[in-house]
Amino acid sequence: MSGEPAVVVADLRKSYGPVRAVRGVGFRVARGEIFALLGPNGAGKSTTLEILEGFRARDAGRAEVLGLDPGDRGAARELRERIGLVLQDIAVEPYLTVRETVTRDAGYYRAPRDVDEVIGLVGLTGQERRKVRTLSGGQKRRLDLALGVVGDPELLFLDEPTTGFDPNARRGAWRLVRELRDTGTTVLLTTHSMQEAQALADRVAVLAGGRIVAEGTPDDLGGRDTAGARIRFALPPGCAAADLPVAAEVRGAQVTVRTAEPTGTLHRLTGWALQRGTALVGLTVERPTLEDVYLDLTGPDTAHDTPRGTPPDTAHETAEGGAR
Ligand SMILES: Nc1ncnc2c1ncn2[C@@H]1O[C@H](COP(=O)(O)OP(=O)(O)OP(=O)(O)O)[C@@H](O)[C@H]1O
Repeated sequence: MSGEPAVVVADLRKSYGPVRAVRGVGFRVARGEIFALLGPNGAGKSTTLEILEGFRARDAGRAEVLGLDPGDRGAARELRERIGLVLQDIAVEPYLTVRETVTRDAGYYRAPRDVDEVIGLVGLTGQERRKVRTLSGGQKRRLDLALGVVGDPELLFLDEPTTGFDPNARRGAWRLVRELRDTGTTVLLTTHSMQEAQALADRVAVLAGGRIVAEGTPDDLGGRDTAGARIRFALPPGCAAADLPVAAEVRGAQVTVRTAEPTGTLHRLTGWALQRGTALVGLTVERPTLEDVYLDLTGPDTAHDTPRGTPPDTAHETAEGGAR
């Protein structure tokens, strides 16, 4: 059982009338893995998640969750029992207290976690008697997280789980998600926070325009691990761009040098500066961040017609398009 992926998606397609929201998406999530779906607004993340959660019918393609087809009504009950959900909009009863809300949801499961333990896990200890309507946005989101984990799920879907969290609460939520992963829970999440993806995800896939445009670990996505470095410093006083010993982009007094060989390039730059008796003020050397790679993959100038780093069987689109 442990060798089976928790989620299998292949050539998944879904249109809303003329809007082709998901256009042949494919990925696998291994058991015990944290997998993040990234992508701009309208990329198709929620649609994909909703299909996997059994809330939305697909037009075509394969979807398997814990070995079950989420589109099969007969599987719905078993799936409900085995998955946890933290959606973007969860309807909770405003006049119930925190404890009443968690207790009520615990009652939906055969083997729920201990209610107080769950309240503690999400950092709501001390708030048990407060009515839901009096919670702040971030506290309410923590309650959502509590409801997602109270059933002790094998697989947890988190749709932008930490939106509205303050930095401490966000770290706390990340710790909780990691702990869940370490005890065997599989997590499939969407996020707009590259920091969150970097901190949490074992693997990420980037969706844009209904297709996967890249997949990898946060460290190697889009060739990030082998990508060139960016060297930055302030143009020394009295120097012009043409005086620099390497090709550079100069904006105002800020110099940016992109290089595949940072060691040699730095040597030339620092040698040049020392020879002139000047300093490279504010010198930094950076590899592209996950956000840089993400923006490059999904930015306004990027055409999404040629998926990158995606296996051909998951990237291609047939002539007849997404809708059946
Ligand atoms: N119920 C719906 N009816 C019609 N169009 C929809 C519906 N839900 C989503 N769409 C459209 O499908 C596309 C994909 O939307 P989806 O919500 O899956 O994207 P997303 O990646 O989750 O975006 P966000 O980051 O904003 O949550 C968008 O163009 C959206 O407008």
